[in-house]
Amino acid sequence: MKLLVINAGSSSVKYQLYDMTDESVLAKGLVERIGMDSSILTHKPTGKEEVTEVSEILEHTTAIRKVLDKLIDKECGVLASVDEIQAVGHRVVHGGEVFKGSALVTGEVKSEIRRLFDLAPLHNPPAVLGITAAEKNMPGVPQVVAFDTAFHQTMEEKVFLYPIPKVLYKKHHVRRYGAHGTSHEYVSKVAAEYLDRPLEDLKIITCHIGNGGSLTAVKGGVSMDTSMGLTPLEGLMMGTRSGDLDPAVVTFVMNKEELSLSEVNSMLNKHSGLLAISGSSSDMRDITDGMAEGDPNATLAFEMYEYRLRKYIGSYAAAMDGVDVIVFTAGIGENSVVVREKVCENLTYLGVEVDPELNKIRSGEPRRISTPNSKVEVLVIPTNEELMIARDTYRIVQENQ
Ligand SMILES: Nc1ncnc2c1ncn2[C@@H]1O[C@H](COP(=O)(O)OP(=O)(O)O)[C@@H](O)[C@H]1O
Ligand SMILES: CC(=O)OP(=O)(O)O
Ligand SMILES: [Mg+2]
Repeated sequence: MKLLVINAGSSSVKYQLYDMTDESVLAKGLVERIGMDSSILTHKPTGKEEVTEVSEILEHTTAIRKVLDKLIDKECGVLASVDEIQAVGHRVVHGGEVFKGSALVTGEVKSEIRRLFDLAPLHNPPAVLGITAAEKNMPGVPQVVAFDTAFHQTMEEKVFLYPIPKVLYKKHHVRRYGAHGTSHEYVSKVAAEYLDRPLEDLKIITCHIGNGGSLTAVKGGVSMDTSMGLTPLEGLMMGTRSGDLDPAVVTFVMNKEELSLSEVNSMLNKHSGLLAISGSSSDMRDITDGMAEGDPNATLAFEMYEYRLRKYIGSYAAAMDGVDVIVFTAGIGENSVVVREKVCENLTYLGVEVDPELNKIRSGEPRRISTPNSKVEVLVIPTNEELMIARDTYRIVQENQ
């Protein structure tokens, strides 16, 4: 079975086409800057030259149409016809308490995802655009949704409840949900395989640090606690998101600056984090470059980011009464030598010891960066949310045939 995995963002669509007979990737790519003046489509067919095309793509339906055109293109295509695609899998960030696993898309499922828009304002609306666009371009092809929140549905009540009036949970489902679950689940499984130890025996802290970032305490293979909350705003400092702060800051600033709900939401989600402190960029590459050049704002942004991340690692080691493995993954975790170095430098009380030479090695494979003496295994594991979504899609479509 050939299937397409789509991760739709507000201005981007990432895709991977799989052949599930051997889980091979036939092609992958990205459409960026949807709705802006010049959109960029980058298409990478396996074993062929990558192509980049700049054009005006105003919305997601056109973006997906262009992707399908590339997949069947005479030169850079990998399919004879779009009809070869037998299923589509989508990443959806928020599944609330309704979705404890992936699901076949129906009208009811789409309505549920829409009801959750408030809880993931940056993520759920574009996911629905992606689903609708795929339905328009590939009518009749079964579609599956995989939720970032599903893996975290194992959290206990004492972990997921906030200490606020309980009626808010009953009435509005206010609680911790977490995100990036597909990634946390994937890298914790790969970590156990890599170490050749049973997942059930391990206490793992998975650090998914990309533009958005979250940590999970994975105990015995299940999510015990995670740093994102009701929405993907809580927890770590991120590219443009504040992460944890005193909740009173919100009402205080709203009052002093006369901000509306949407203005304060936008401040915390889009104008905070690394971007706010550095005053220049939300991208860790720019921050570490700035720090190397002696820019004090970039240095402060980096130090805050690293400090907050390290505090979370400490708190999850406490939550699990120990830690066997720390995993770094996603854009920053997989690529930033200096973030890993600085975080681990200050975890000596846990017995963490990283080998600076191993830490510098660049590779797309799972790897160990800790020394043989380290009491905690420190691993870098490239995440693969798309493969997890492809596997769920394949399984669910087969079950429903
Ligand atoms: N070589 C690198 N060094 C440091 N950071 C990097 C590097 N490559 C990518 N990143 C960081 O990864 C982040 C994007 O991560 P990614 O997981 O792709 O994010 P998302 O899926 O949330 O958009 C960027 O903010 C960038 O700072
Ligand atoms: C939930 C979330 O933060 O996702 P992303 O990292 O893709 O922004
Ligand atoms: Mg991501």
